[in-house]
Amino acid sequence: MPKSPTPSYSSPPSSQLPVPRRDWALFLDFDGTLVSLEAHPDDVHVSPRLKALLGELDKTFGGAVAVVSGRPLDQLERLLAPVSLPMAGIHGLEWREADGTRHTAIDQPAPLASCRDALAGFVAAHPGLHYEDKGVTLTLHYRGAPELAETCRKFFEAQHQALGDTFELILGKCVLELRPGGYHKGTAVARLLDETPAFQTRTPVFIGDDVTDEDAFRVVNARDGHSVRVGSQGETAATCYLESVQEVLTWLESLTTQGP
Ligand SMILES: O=P(O)(O)OC[C@H]1O[C@H](O[C@H]2O[C@H](CO)[C@@H](O)[C@H](O)[C@H]2O)[C@H](O)[C@@H](O)[C@@H]1O
Repeated sequence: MPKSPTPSYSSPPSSQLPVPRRDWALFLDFDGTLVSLEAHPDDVHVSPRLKALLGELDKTFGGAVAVVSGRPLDQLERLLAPVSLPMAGIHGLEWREADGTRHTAIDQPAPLASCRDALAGFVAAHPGLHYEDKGVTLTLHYRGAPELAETCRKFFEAQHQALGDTFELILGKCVLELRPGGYHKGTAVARLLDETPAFQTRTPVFIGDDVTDEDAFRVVNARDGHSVRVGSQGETAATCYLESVQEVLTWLESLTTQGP
C-alpha cells in the first residue's frame, strides 16, 4: 500500500510566485481553490468564465492540466461540463483520463456498512449536518452547524477506532472524512506525472487550499515543482501562496499569456 509522505513544514510560504513556464504540469484543487466555499456542496456553480479559462490552460500547457479533488468524479464532471480534463476524484481513489476513461484504485466494496448506518442516524439526530456516501469513503459536513464541530469529531473518531487503522480520519474545512489509508492527492499527482504522456517530464505545479492538498504539495516539492497554497495562514508544506480564489483565477489567467 502506498504510504503518505511524512509531513514537513520547513518554512512559511512566500508571497513570491514562480516565474511562469509553459513546460509546467498544472494540478488544480477544486473547492476553495477554483470556486469559493459555500454553505452546502450543492450550492457550488462553475462560471462560464472558469470553464473557458480551464480550456485555455489546457491548450497553454499541452494537455497537462488536471483537477484533483475530494469530490467524486460524477460531481466534478457535472459541475465542469463540457470541459473534459484529466481529473482525480475522492482524493485519488478514482480518476479519469481526458477522453473520459475511468479508473478506480480499489475494486472491492469498502467495509463501511456499520459506519454508514451509524452516520445516517447521527446526521438525522443533528439538524444542520449532512453527509456524503462516496462508496469508498464517508464524509460528514458541519458547515451548517459549526457549534457541533467537536461532537462530530468525537463521533468520527469513534467510527475510525471501530474501522481500524487501515482507514485515515481527515479533518478538513468543516468536513470530516474516513478514507482508506495510502491513497491521497499526492498519489494521484504522482500517477499522472509517471503514467500519462502529456504530464511526463513536466515540472509539476499544485494549487490547493486544504489539509488534503498537503500530500500533493509534498509530492511536487520532492519533484522540484511548485506548491501554491490558497491562504497564507497556518502550517503548510507549500512553498508559496495566493490569498484567495479570486487571486488564483487572476494568476491562472495570466499564465495563458505568459511564459517561455
Ligand atoms: O479537494 P476539494 O476539491 O477541495 O474537495 C474537498 C471537499 O469539498 C467539498 O466540501 C467543501 O466545499 C463545500 C462547498 O463549498 C463546503 O460546503 C464544505 O464545507 C467544504 O468542506 C465537497 O463537498 C467534499 O466532498 C470534498 O471532499
